[in-house]
Amino acid sequence: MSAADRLNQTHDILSESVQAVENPFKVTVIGSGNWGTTISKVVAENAALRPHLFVKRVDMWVFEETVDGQKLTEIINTKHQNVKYLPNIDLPENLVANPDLTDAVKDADILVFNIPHQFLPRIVSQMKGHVKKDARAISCLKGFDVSKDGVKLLSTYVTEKLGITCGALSGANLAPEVAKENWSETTVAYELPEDFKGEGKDVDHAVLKALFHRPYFHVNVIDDVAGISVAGALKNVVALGCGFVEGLGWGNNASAAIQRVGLGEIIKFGQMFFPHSRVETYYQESAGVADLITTCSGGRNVRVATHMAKTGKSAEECEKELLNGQSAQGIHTCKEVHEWLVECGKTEEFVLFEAVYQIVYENAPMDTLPDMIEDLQGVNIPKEEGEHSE
Ligand SMILES: NC(=O)c1ccc[n+]([C@@H]2O[C@H](COP(=O)([O-])OP(=O)(O)OC[C@H]3O[C@@H](n4cnc5c(N)ncnc54)[C@H](O)[C@@H]3O)[C@@H](O)[C@H]2O)c1
Ligand SMILES: O=P(O)(O)OC[C@H](O)CO
Repeated sequence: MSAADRLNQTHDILSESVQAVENPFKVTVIGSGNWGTTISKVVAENAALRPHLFVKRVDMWVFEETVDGQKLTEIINTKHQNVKYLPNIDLPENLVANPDLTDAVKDADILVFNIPHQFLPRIVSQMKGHVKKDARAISCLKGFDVSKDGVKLLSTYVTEKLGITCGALSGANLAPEVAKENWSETTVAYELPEDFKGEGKDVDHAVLKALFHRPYFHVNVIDDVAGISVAGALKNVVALGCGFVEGLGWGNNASAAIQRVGLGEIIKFGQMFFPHSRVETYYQESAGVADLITTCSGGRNVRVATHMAKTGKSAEECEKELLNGQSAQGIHTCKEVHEWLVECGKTEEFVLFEAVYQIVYENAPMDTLPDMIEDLQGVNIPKEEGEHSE
């Protein structure tokens, strides 16, 4: 049996094994960027394949803009390609681009969040009062909500603002590869809510697997929402560090060193601030170390940071020059993490996160990164008067 046949067989078994639900779920994806469009393609393919579980039409809310004189939603709905954020990838015809946020979400049973996370507060406030009370959500966003109340997962933010249960999806998933249907894995995390209506009536792990699993996109469903969210947010900060050393031309050893320190800090951050997250998630799940590796090899954050090192330009300038409207989320996340660590007096325990923040926001020289990590760790070789760090 060929590899393709084996993949299709797995797919068919999954299709048959999830029993029909009383009322098929209507799905809406909120966001249409590089990943938003990719995951919309995945979801719409499954909605078309599984009418016993999902309404065929999937709405994708699009932050409307004009591309070459035409509305992006019109282009998507006629050409069935998102020419700006995911060019040259055909999208299923049952995926409908919708510029009206309240219209897109009002009938949805499952909301999949996919916007750059800096826009979440505004989008959620626009959605308030327009979503079904028993809707369920999955957040693909990477980042945190930091306020004087503490550091929060974005799924928690959605739950608190909209009153709906929210899980997360995160994994080693560079959008262009998934969109081309190159095989990858992901992790979905979801905890059944207290008002769970029962199998066949509500969203559960089997339904979520049926929604996201494709022959080219293998899904493991767990319940550690905090673990996958912490790993997904923080690997973008580590990727900035990798980009700096790559841009300086220091090679693979330096990148591996950054990833080693980064993985340790990701796990420590999770254990310290989200103690219910599980350590195994960070190294066993796609959302953990695998996402760290792929993001640090070829993600947008590493590319932006490499460009910063090569040109001396700011993070914002590099993001604008390289990404054509897409977002490198690590730029926002390293600030959120810094603000939180200052608030709780823990900056010295997260030397890499702090060094990345200082390079991005305080013009700390990148080539002092090894010293910053060493110095912030606080274990230094005693120096003679006038001697500098090596
Ligand atoms: N791209 C990936 O490989 C990938 C993979 C997994 C998860 N994610 C995460 O998914 C989230 C969304 O990423 P993405 O790649 O879909 O987006 P993106 O980085 O491609 O950003 C572009 C999107 O932002 C929208 N936008 C621009 N200005 C806006 C505004 N003022 N209000 C609302 N929307 C606005 C644009 O319309 C477009 O849809 C991020 O948190 C990201 O980390 C990305
Ligand atoms: O391209 P990045 O750096 O935003 O990373 C994308 C995804 O999060 C990788 O899984």
